[in-house]
Amino acid sequence: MDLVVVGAAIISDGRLLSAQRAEPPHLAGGWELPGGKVDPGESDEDALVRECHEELGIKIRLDRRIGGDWRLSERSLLRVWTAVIVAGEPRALEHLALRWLGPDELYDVDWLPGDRPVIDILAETGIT
Ligand SMILES: Nc1nc2c([nH]c(=O)n2[C@H]2C[C@H](O)[C@@H](COP(=O)(O)OP(=O)(O)OP(=O)(O)O)O2)c(=O)[nH]1
Repeated sequence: MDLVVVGAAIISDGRLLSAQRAEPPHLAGGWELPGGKVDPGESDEDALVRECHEELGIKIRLDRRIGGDWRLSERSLLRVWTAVIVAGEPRALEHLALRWLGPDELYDVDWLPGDRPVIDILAETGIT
């Protein structure tokens, strides 16, 4: 069965939150949507809320799904939701850095390859 990775397109004041990976070495420095692997028995949505709390120290509320299953590798796929912050201020607890990207800045960071089609959709549909 595929490993499911969930990612949050957190939008605030018309900007998208991007996060720079710290590990593993071959992904470190690349930028991603906050999130992570869904634990066994956990729903995708619960996993995403949990990961954003662990990684950023915030509470989020999920909004809408972006596309369907985005293939990351032979054995893993990415599912993405837009989200808003309902409590807290994001901090890079597990990332190297965080950056808020305005509509004209969506491609200013070096996104992980698996995220690029998702960013394309966000760029097309707008992030407000
Ligand atoms: N979180 C996240 N991971 C992504 C994205 N795009 C992408 O290719 N990935 C890959 C990187 C990793 O190989 C995998 C997610 O693993 P992770 O390390 O973030 O998950 P996790 O927090 O549950 O980690 P762990 O418990 O295994 O340490 O998916 C993305 O936008 N967000």
